Amino acid sequence: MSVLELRAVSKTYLDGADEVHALSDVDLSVEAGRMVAVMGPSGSGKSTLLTIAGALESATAGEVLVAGHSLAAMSRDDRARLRRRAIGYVFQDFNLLPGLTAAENVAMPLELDGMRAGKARAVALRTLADVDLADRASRFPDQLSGGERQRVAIARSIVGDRKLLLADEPTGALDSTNGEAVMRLILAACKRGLAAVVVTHDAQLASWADRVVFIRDGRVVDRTAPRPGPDSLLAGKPTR
Ligand SMILES: Nc1ncnc2c1ncn2[C@@H]1O[C@H](COP(=O)(O)OP(=O)(O)OP(=O)(O)O)[C@@H](O)[C@H]1O
Repeated sequence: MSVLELRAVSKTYLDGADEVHALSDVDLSVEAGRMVAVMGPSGSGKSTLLTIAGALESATAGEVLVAGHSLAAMSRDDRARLRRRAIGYVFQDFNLLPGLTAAENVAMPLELDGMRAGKARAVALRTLADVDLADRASRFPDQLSGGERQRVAIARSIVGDRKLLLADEPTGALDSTNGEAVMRLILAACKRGLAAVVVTHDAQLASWADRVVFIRDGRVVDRTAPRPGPDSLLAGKPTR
């Protein structure tokens, strides 16, 4: 089943009297367990695609379905719950809360969703262990390296029962070693059943995805299906 489905989605922004067609007639479907990379020049609509897929903004035309539910047909509260519960976001600049420890940052979405603090902390610690940061749980973001911060952000985006991971240049601020580590974690999350959409400028990292979608001027211009699959990469042997 598709976790994310965009059907003929368009997004038009008004810039004074001008219309900016940030997305035009985009179709995209991402199944559970799959990673799709999105590439394209600056201003082509990549971030817009993620904000619409993540229900942070609404489409001007077309339909967006997450886990089979049409976003437009949902109440505002249901959309907010879906954002909190089912969708994880990762950004280039980590976006961790500086006054909270790594464990508290990861527990935050669970607590916002009503989970008791003790249980949320236990789940957060397990998820930090999944990203190999069990021993950093009590540190504050400014006591972590850039790569570690992004791994905390990944943990926060996959904690709980998430179905969709949306990442906007998640490796943009990292060196290649840390960037690869982050991509590996996203792939591992996909192996456990998440669907992921990852915007990247890096063709090498994009080649780790099940599919690469190229957009230009808000339109999907090409789709490729690189492989071999993630197994060799998870084993630490990138094949290209
Ligand atoms: N809130 C907004 N109001 C008006 N225009 C916008 C708004 N947000 C984005 N745009 C325009 O929509 C187009 C697509 O922007 P978007 O941020 O999606 O591009 P992008 O591919 O992510 O670019 P980059 O790689 O530089 O981050 C651009 O022309 C941008 O200027």
